[in-house]
Amino acid sequence: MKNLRGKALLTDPAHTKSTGFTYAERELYGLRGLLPYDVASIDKQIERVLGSLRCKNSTIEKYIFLNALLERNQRLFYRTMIDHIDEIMPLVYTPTVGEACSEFAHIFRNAQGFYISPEDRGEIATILKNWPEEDIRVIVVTDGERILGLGDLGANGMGIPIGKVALYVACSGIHPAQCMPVMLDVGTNNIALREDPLYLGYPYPRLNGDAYRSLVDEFVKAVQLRYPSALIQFEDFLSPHAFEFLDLYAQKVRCFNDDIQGTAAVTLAGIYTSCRITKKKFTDLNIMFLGTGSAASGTAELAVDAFRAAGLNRSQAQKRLWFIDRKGLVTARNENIKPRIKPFAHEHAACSFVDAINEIKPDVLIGATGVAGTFTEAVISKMSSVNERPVIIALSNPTSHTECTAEQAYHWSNGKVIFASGSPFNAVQFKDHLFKPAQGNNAYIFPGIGLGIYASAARLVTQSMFLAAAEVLASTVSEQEIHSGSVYPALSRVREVSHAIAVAVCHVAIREELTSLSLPEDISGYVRSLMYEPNY
Ligand SMILES: O=C([O-])CC(=O)C(=O)O
Ligand SMILES: [Mg+2]
Repeated sequence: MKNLRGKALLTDPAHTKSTGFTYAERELYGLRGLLPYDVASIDKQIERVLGSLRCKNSTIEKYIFLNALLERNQRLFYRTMIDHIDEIMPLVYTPTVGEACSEFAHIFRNAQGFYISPEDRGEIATILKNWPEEDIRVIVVTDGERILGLGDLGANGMGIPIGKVALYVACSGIHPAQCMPVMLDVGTNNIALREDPLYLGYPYPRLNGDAYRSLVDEFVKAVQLRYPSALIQFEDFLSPHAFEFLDLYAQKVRCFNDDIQGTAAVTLAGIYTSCRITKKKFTDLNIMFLGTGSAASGTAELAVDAFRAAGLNRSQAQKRLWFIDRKGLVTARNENIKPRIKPFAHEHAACSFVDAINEIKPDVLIGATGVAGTFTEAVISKMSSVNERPVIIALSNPTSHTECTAEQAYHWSNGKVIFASGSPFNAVQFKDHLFKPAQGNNAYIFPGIGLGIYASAARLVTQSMFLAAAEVLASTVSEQEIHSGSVYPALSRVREVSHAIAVAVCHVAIREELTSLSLPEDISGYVRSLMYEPNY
């Protein structure tokens, strides 16, 4: 415990137990007199935390309160989050994190995470030495250009890596000291932010072209030097950059893109589970996407792998996937089709979104537009008229940007829809059924991927790991969860899910010869032994 004593121990967030120090510890560490009489168990402290939390009457105040708790007493924060994940996750993460990012410069209290600006060029490896931890295993990095569905939030986007790190710790048990949130602050094109006198970021237009790419490259290389065991998670980059960096680095360094691959795996898992409800064969499905960004094309690409693994050839697989953009169905006749979407632009007459549903009769509709309200009543009614049980996954985040709400989906489909969404929704009563729709969030995937990479020390993160993660996630959904309208397991079981995904990732790492570790025979027990359990 770094020989901490007295006030220094009491105020050290990683080591304090606050009122939880026993009388013997108070004697030993010079804490007598510094604490009130009662020795409180962590459960009693959690009760106090929840009492204070529930008195706050806005979600942003709750976010600020929880963030302050994290800065004050790490173990208490994580124990509270793990034991009350349904209540805490939407406050620490989406949807509240969207609001927290928008307000970041105004609610800022304490610097968390690591900031890199263009003025650090040439010195990134040097300044990384300022980070106080030596054994970093997970880095979540953003440049803030596409924060959730909120667009360019510049350095305010730091809330996202901070939130994702909290999910790593809570959902898969990577130790907080081994995770690092990073903001590559290359400026912002959001003029309102630059003009905000309280804005904290680099207050210039974004770097672009070679100046931008070379800074990202310097960062990736500096990480290899300072933290050779770290996994880099790219998060909330603008879609073309997200794909570019994935193509550039995925075969060279231990990295992945969460918005492309994590979201793809969670969506695919939802599709797998939906087949247990509809009794349709996975290889018979037609899947339609609204939106052509990272989440949609990432999911289509992973679905191609999944179809191929299930026996279709590449061209048959691609023909199962259709895209809609602002102008309607994307067909082979369109001009300026994005390269990633080209394989899914099939021969077909031009038609509107609703007409395309009528003609193609997709079994599954996935929204990843970042635009609220794009799943209209006409869209959902049409999906319901061409399907006994339409599967609709509205990924856009935060809640203010969702394609449709859960309530709309159940009402407009007359209770027929199998629904999931990127943001959490409350249960919906429709006629005599209480539907508990699932949150299709990549929080079910990336923590387990990260834990599996940590456990296996795999050199690279591969697409087969995401395919395996999707299969594992789908396999964990219980019949009871399905009955209540959910295609994902209860969030309260997320640590169990992450553990199972991590074990699967280890097996892929061995199969694909990506690890030089000789993993113990009992991989499951080994992975569990690595999971941080916050307790006193
Ligand atoms: O953060 C989330 O909840 C999902 C995600 O990665 C995004 O929307 O960018
Ligand atoms: Mg994201």
